[in-house]
Formats: sequence, structure tokens, C-alpha cells
Amino acid sequence: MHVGIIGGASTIGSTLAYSLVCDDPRHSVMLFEEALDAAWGHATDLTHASYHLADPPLSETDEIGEVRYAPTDEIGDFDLDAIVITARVPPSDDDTQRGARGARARELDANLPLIDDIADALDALEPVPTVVVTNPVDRIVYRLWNRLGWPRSTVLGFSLAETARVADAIARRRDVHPTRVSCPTMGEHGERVVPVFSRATVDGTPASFTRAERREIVDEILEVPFEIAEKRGIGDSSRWVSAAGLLRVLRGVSASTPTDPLCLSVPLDGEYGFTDAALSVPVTLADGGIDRTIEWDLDVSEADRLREAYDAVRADVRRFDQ
Ligand SMILES: NC(=O)c1ccc[n+]([C@@H]2O[C@H](COP(=O)([O-])OP(=O)(O)OC[C@H]3O[C@@H](n4cnc5c(N)ncnc54)[C@H](O)[C@@H]3O)[C@@H](O)[C@H]2O)c1
Ligand SMILES: O=C(O)C[C@H](O)C(=O)O
Repeated sequence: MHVGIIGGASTIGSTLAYSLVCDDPRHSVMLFEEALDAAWGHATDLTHASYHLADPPLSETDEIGEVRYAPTDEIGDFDLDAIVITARVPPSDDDTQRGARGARARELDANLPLIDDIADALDALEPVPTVVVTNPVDRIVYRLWNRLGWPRSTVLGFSLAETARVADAIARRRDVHPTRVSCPTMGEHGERVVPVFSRATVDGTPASFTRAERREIVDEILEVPFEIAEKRGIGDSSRWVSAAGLLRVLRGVSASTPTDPLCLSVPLDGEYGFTDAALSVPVTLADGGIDRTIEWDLDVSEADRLREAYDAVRADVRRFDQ
């Protein structure tokens, strides 16, 4: 796989690059950056890392991948199988709330012009699966897709960290390992996240939750990424869960058979009764991007919460589309 990471020197981008190098020495990674010195540093260090990871070589015919870097406006010169966007305008030092809950929404106005510039650069390429990490994810996915005019199946937003956080929150309450829990998470990547408790299972058996438990879990997953950043340092966002989840998505968009459903943010065209916005909904992935969008039956409170998420994203889309 040849992956381009726009914002390749970012916390998330550089961690993803390392995950790709560890995953398979045949992957090539291009770091597209504005901060070219930092990109050089990561590309050089990762090339040194690949020395250890590619030894012994896989076979005579396998080509070992490379890690290189370039300015974003040169992306059209490269042949890429998938793109991940992690670039952002750094939050201002005056923003005292930049590491607090609600920080994602506050990135919108600064990141819109950046994403428009990225869309202009991507115009030089044929459509390839493109995964947005930049916040606020749902608004940015919609804006990018709208600007690019690429097929809906190729533009998606990363929101899988929530699925892992919900699993962990449930696992601690049921005293099991998180990998034994499944609770897909739809809606907004932010305050209006919608854990689908009606589909939750523990050890494959349906699990039920009181209203108070549901509220506590939602509150916990909204707080935890900011608690992590506060304890680890403001610039150190949730790099490990994001890189691991992104690797899963990248494997999905290059898979020869469709994946199981995963909740990712996609532009909607009538699914769940919604249009002209993006939200996390269940999709299967296959070579080239989204294979299928799935409409699950939701209980009343989940459907109401999903509607609230849509209304909030749609209100912002209407504002910036004027
Ligand atoms: N979706 C999620 O689950 C999730 C998880 C974590 C972080 N995020 C979001 O991801 C984004 C990145 O977070 P981070 O902490 O990794 O960022 P960061 O602040 O560490 O890095 C941002 C990078 O973007 C680069 N950049 C700016 N303009 C660019 C351009 N035109 N081309 C290429 N690169 C450019 C900067 O030089 C910098 O290296 C943020 O918006 C953050 O809120 C989302
Ligand atoms: O870094 C952030 O703003 C939080 C991020 O969206 C996350 O879910 O980890």
C-alpha cells in the first residue's frame, strides 16, 4: 500500500506513519507537510526504523517501502493508494479552552480554508480513498467531499476512537477485557456522539444498560481524550488509538473482500432520512473505499440523538455553504 499523509509531521500523522512501517515493510508512506523540516525529521527517523523492521527482507521479489516527504501542493506528482488528512491550523495560545471538551468544534473556522486548499491540491489526482482525521471531522468530511466532487464512496471521516472508548467504558463496568465488548458508535465525532447501546454485546451476548449508565458512559467518552491530552501534554492528542484505528480503515479500503460493518463519518444521501451532511454510520469497506452503507434499526432515544447530531452538523454546513 502507498499511503499519503497530509499533515505527515502531526502527532496523529507521524504515529500513523510509524504504524504503517511496523505493519508491513512493503508499505510506502509519503508525508505531505507545511513544516518541511519536521517532515524531513520524521521521514529520516522512520527510514532508520524500517531498517530494523524489514530485516530479513520478505522475499527476493518484495520491494521494501520508502518513507519520503514533500509539500502538500506537490501531491499530484505521486501515485497513492489512499490518503489520510491530519493537517490542522494550530490552536491559538490565547485559546485557554484548546485542550478542553468542545475543542473539536472550535477548530472549524480555522480548518475550513486549510481543507479547501487541500481539496485544490487533491484535484490533480484521480479519486482514491481519503480518510479525514482533522476536526471537526463530520463538517470537514462534508466540505472536502463537496469541494472535490469525488464519488461518495471515497471520502470518509475517522471516528473509530469512540468505538474503542465505549468498549473500554463498558468493559470496566462488566469486568471483562474491552475486546470482548462490541458497541458501535454513530453520530457526531463530538458532543452528539451516539453509542448504539441497543446493539451492544459482551462476549457475544446482548447487554443492557440503565439510563444512568448510558449517560455516564457518554460523558466518560467525551471527557477521556481531553483528560489524556491534559495529563500527557496539550499537543499530544490520542495518537495510539487513532493510528491503530486508521490502520484498520486503511486495511479495509485495500481489502479484497468487504469488512464487517464499522462506524465512520460519510456524506449522507438519504440514509437514515438525512442529506447534505456527514455523520458516522455503519459502513462496510472494500478495495477502493466504502462498499455499502447500512441502515440499522435504532431505538427511540438513539434515533432522537442521531437527529440532534444531524441538525447540529447540518446547521454548520448551511452556514459555511452560503
Ligand atoms: N478524528 C479523530 O478521532 C481525531 C483524533 C485526534 C486528533 N484529531 C484531529 O486531528 C487533527 C490533527 O491533530 P494533531 O494533534 O495530530 O495535529 P498537530 O497539531 O500535531 O499537527 C498538525 C500538523 O498539520 C500541519 N499542516 C498545517 N497545514 C498544512 C498543510 N497545508 N499541509 C500539510 N500539513 C499541514 C502542521 O505543520 C502540523 O504538523 C486535529 O484537527 C485534531 O483535532 C482527530
Ligand atoms: O484531539 C482531539 O481534539 C480529540 C480527538 O478528536 C479524539 O477523539 O481523540
